[in-house]
Amino acid sequence: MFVSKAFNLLKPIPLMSGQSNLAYKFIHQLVASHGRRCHRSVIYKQRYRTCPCSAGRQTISAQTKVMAKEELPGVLILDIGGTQGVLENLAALLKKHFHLITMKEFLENKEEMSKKIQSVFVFECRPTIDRELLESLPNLKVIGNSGVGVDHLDLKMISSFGVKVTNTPHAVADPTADIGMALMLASARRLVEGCQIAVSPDTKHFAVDWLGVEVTRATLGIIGMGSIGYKVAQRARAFNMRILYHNRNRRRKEEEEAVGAHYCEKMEDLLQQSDFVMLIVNLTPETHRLIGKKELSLMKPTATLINISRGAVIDQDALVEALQSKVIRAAALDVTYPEPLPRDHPLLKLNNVIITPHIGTATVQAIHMMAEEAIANILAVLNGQPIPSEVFPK
Ligand SMILES: O=CC(=O)O
Repeated sequence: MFVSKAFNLLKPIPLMSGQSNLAYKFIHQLVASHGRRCHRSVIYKQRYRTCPCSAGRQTISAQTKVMAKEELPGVLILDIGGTQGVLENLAALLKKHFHLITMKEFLENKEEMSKKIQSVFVFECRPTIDRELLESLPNLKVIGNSGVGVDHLDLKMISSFGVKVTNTPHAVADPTADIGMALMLASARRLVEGCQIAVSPDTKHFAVDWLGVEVTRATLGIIGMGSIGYKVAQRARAFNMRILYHNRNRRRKEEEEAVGAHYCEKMEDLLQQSDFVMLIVNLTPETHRLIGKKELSLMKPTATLINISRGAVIDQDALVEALQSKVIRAAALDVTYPEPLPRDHPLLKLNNVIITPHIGTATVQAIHMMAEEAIANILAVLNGQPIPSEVFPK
């Protein structure tokens, strides 16, 4: 049952290529091995029709056991507020593998609950974990972050409690790359303004007195060519874009050739040549305010800045100034600081800015995949197995 349900959960997700399949394989292996070890309780064999791994259809069998809720390892799910529908779905997933304990239940019965909690499930980058919480969880072994960015977690402090942190790089790559492309296209073709004109009661006809720019054959500069950046490059290639990238580590030659990407050792070169600059770096002390006044002034006045990483990678005041004085053409931001921006923030008043509320992974499939990847990570830690995606403090 354990295994069949886990695979059933994966069924609605379309087969993905490359790294996403890796996630399936990890989950497959971990879930199957978890099943094999449960030999003391009610065991039965079950046959599965479909394996979601790249090998295609394949039959596997596994032994599983039925566990009472109290026997399952305890996972604390942090209260993220405002996302009740999403939380309900996640809760249903988590309950298949864990004794799920909400923050409310934990606070109401701290003494009993704190002993049971072996893992914490963090939904995306919203809630953080403080020292006080860690001190109250003596049996905590792992914090499973659902999402790739862990800049909201104090990794050194968490590690000092002997607690591991994991993330979900595989599940986030495709949807985040999609939102990067969506923002680039929407900003280039002024989609939001177009929608506003279309729904405006004053509009007599749809003729517009402004023009967009084309993405096709334009130059895209990717700053941060990790797995999301690479997926953006794959998509951009279909638009015949010229692709430049800047990264701490140069990608392998075959990888560059596969997407036609050119490495810029100096970020300045990329900024000067690109029509669209897309930020996809992790937020670290090195990337904090990576793009400020100087960098913006190097960009073409016709260029667009797209940010799908973290708000603090840009000096936001400098960006406001650059957009107001047309140092650059436009910006499209899925991330800002703070999130959300205060209603009177100048960025919200500019018509050459598109802002979305950090929705890079806000899809039915991504939430599901991230939860599965986080669950696989947590189970690996609890079962003493190799951890698919552990994050280490620097
Ligand atoms: O922002 C989303 C993530 O870090 O996965």
